Amino acid sequence: MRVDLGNALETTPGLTTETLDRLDDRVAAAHERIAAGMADDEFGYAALTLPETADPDAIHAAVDGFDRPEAVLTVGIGGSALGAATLSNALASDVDAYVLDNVDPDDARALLADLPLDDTVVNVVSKSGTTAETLANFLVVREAMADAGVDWTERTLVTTGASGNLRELADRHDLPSLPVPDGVPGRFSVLSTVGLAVAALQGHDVEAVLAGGRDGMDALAGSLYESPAYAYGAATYALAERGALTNAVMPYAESLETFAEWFAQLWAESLGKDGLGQTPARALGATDQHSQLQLYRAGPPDKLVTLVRPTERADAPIPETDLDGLAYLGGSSLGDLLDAEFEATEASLAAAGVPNVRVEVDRVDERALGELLFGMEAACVLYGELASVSTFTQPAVEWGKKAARGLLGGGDFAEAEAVDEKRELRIE
Ligand SMILES: O=P(O)(O)OC[C@H]1O[C@](O)(CO)[C@@H](O)[C@@H]1O
Repeated sequence: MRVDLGNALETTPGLTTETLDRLDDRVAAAHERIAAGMADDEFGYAALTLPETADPDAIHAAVDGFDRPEAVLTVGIGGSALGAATLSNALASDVDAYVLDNVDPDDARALLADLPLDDTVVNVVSKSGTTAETLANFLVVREAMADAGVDWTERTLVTTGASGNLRELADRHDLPSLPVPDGVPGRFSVLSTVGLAVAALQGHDVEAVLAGGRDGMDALAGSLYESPAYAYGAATYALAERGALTNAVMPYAESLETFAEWFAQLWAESLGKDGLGQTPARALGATDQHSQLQLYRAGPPDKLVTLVRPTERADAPIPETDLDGLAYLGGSSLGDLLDAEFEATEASLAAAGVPNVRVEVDRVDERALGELLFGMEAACVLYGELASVSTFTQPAVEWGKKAARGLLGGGDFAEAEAVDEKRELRIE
C-alpha cells in the first residue's frame, strides 16, 4: 500500500509540510499507545494483531466439512458482513457469494428463490448473536431451506461470540462454528474468522490475506513519513481539523467498490463521536466522474477525495474506430483509459484546490487486499488517537435498536414511545 499526500498540500482545506512535521510528534506518541495496546491485546487494539493471531487452520477445519459449494450466503450485517463481502467482490471465484445484510422482503425473497439451497453454505455471522436483522434473516433462510427439503444443519456455518443465541444454536445442533475474536469490534474483524471463512469457502488464499495484513503491521512506525497507514490517518485527521468533514473514497476498480462500503462503516462508526468525525462518501471511478465529481470539485470546500487504484490489472483493448472524434480511443485500452481518467480526475481536483490523497496497491489480490484493509484499520485507529475519541465503541447505534425492538413488542423502551411523538408536516 502506497500513499501520496502531495495533492493535500496548499489546497482548501489543505496541509503544509510544516503542519505534517508538527503533527509527526503526535503520531509518534499515538504509535506508542497503539503498539502498547497491541502488545497487551487491549480491547480494540487487538484488531491490529489479527494478522498474527488469526488461525487459518481453524478456518479451514470449519469449512472443509462442506463439499465445495456452488454458492455461499453470508447472513450478517455491518462488520459481520462487509469484510467478507469486500473480499468476495474483489476476488474471482467459481463459488458464487451472496450477502443478506438487510431485511428487505423483496430482496430476501428474490435471493432465496434464485439460490441453489441444496448446494449453498449459509454463513451466519453475529458477534453478539442478538442482532435483529441477522437473526430474522437466518430464521427466514432456515425455513426456506426446510421448505426446499434441505437439512439446514448440514448447510450452516456459524461464526459468533462465546455466548448468545447463535452460540446456543450451534451447540444444540452441533453445527460447524467459528469464534469471533475477543476484543475486536465488528468493523475491524475482516482479518479474522468473520471475514475469512467465506474466502476459504471460495478457495481464496486466506494465508496470503493474513500475510498482507502482516505486511501492514510491519509498515507501522513512529512517523507518518515512514508508515503509509499513519500518513493516511494523520492527513485525513488534519484535513478534518481544517474543515474537510467529508472523505469521498473513490476506488478506480469495480473490484474495490465494496471496499468503499466497508471503509464507510470503519470510518463512520469509529470516528463519529462527540460531535466529531469525517463523513465517508462512497464513490467509484471512473463512473462517478459523471455524477458526484461536480460536487467534489465545485461544491463547498469541506471535503477531501481519496483516490484508490491498483497499478497492475488485466486489460482490454479498444478496437480501432473511424467514428468522428473518437479515433484517439482506437488501439488504446480500457485500462489506459481508466488510468488516464484517474490521473485526470486527480489533477482536476488539484487544479480546483480540492485536497485529494492517492492510495495505490500493486494489484487486487489476496496479499494486497490484506495490506490495504489492515492499513485502513491502522489509519482509523491513529486518527482516533489524534482526535481523542473512543474509536472502538458505537453507543449511538443503540437508541434506534431499542426503538425498533420496542415497536415490535420486544420490550418496554422509552425510545419506542418517542417514535409516537414524531413532529409531522405532511405534504400529500
Ligand atoms: O456482529 P453483530 O453483533 O451482529 O453486530 C453487527 C454490527 O452491528 C453493530 O454492532 C452496530 O449495531 C456493528 O458495530 C456490528 O458490525
